Amino acid sequence: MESMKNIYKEEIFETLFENAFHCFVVVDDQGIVTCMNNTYCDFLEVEKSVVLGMHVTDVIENTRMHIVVKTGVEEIADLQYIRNNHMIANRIPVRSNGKIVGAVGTVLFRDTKEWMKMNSHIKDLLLELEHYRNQMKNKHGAIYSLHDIVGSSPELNEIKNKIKKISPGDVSVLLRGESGTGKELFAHSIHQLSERNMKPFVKVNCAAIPEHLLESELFGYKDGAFTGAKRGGKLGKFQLANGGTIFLDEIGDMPLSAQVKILRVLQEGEVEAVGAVEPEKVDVRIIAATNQPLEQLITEQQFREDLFYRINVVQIQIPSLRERVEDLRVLSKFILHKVTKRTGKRVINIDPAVLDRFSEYKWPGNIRELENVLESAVHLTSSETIRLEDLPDHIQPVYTLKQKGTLKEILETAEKQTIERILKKVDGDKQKATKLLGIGKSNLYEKIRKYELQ
Ligand SMILES: Nc1ncnc2c1ncn2[C@@H]1O[C@H](COP(=O)(O)OP(=O)(O)OP(=O)(O)O)[C@@H](O)[C@H]1O
Repeated sequence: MESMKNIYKEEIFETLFENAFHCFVVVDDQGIVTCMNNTYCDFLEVEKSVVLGMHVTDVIENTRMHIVVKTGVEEIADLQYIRNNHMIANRIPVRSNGKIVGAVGTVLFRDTKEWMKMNSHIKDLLLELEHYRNQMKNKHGAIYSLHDIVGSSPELNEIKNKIKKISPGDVSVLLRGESGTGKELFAHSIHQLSERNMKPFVKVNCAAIPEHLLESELFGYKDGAFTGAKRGGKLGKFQLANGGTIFLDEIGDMPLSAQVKILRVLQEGEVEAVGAVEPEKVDVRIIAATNQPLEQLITEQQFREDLFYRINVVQIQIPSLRERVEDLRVLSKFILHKVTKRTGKRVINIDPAVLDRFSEYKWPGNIRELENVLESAVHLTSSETIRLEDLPDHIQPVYTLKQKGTLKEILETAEKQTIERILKKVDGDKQKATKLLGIGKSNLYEKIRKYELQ
């Protein structure tokens, strides 16, 4: 009777499991797949006979089933990125006599086509949201404040304090620093902390506007000012920023002709639109930014000295990323969180070796480069942790000769570290390692023995 009951249970289980619209997977206490229904196999495009017995991490992207059997904590309605789709996953530990014996996972969707439709709907909604966010940004201009500037190095704190002091006044500010150091973020913050924060913040990228359009872009034009001019004329950036702040980014790239006009705005508080009969009053605060050596441009007569003194009332030098290595860790975590939130891919850790490498690297593109490196690593990694091998080639560690010793010793260290890194990259697969290292199998085994690598 007892065995009949069990068969009956099994059949119910089998029928439910195989006929469900949802994806089901069961793992044992080691994270080994013991059951996977056809719906899930079809979705993953895998053969059931192949996946049974494999570790779940080798079968399902971004899975956490193996973690749930360790922690014993169920995870409900977690967003999981699988095969280019955002899926909703539930992971529930299974207990027997108080001991965790495995876990059951479900992934919510009915059929691939239906889910694809829903997924594309979500993507459309996200795009729409992005569009409205951008519209809001254009309306109010400044979206960042000091609060958004991540980092707590003494260098950064000093700048934040300076910004708090100078923001309330109307003084012109010149932000200097390499590309990607966050000058725009600081410009936003100055505006937010000023009394003009309810008025527009208008950004002008002086390097991006062609010289012949710069004047009409900055100061606008009147109706019929030139052939092809828009009927009714057009307001310039200065008029748009009236009462607020204008941020002249890359001011070192501004042509001399436009520099003269800007000087006039600063000296007289008025702008003259192209084709206008008389100038009009504007009240704007100027924040300028550059990564150019303005003093040198002055000696080369590429930048007006009088304009330099006008914009350079308060100067703030933003340090490069390599000058504030202490901020690297917190910045990396912050950026990782931002990227994973946007992409939906679950990557939660950064290997300490990666952070060590980051602190050695020079970061010529500063925080913008750090953002790009982490974004690419998030896409490339197949685990929840970003490891050295997920980094682009140019960031991979290079073995410098900082180390003391004879040439033989230095070469041996480099050889050992390279083999170690490659073995880690291929998860110990010697066949693959020999290919990547360009050496024979017996040579590899000999070196593994020599350096006691396994
Ligand atoms: N301290 C910071 N905390 C968080 N994000 C930052 C920080 N500094 C810079 N960023 C990010 O780095 C990227 C580059 O910043 P930003 O555009 O402000 O640099 P920039 O110095 O103005 O560069 P460029 O001179 O090329 O215009 C942006 O995506 C910005 O959000």
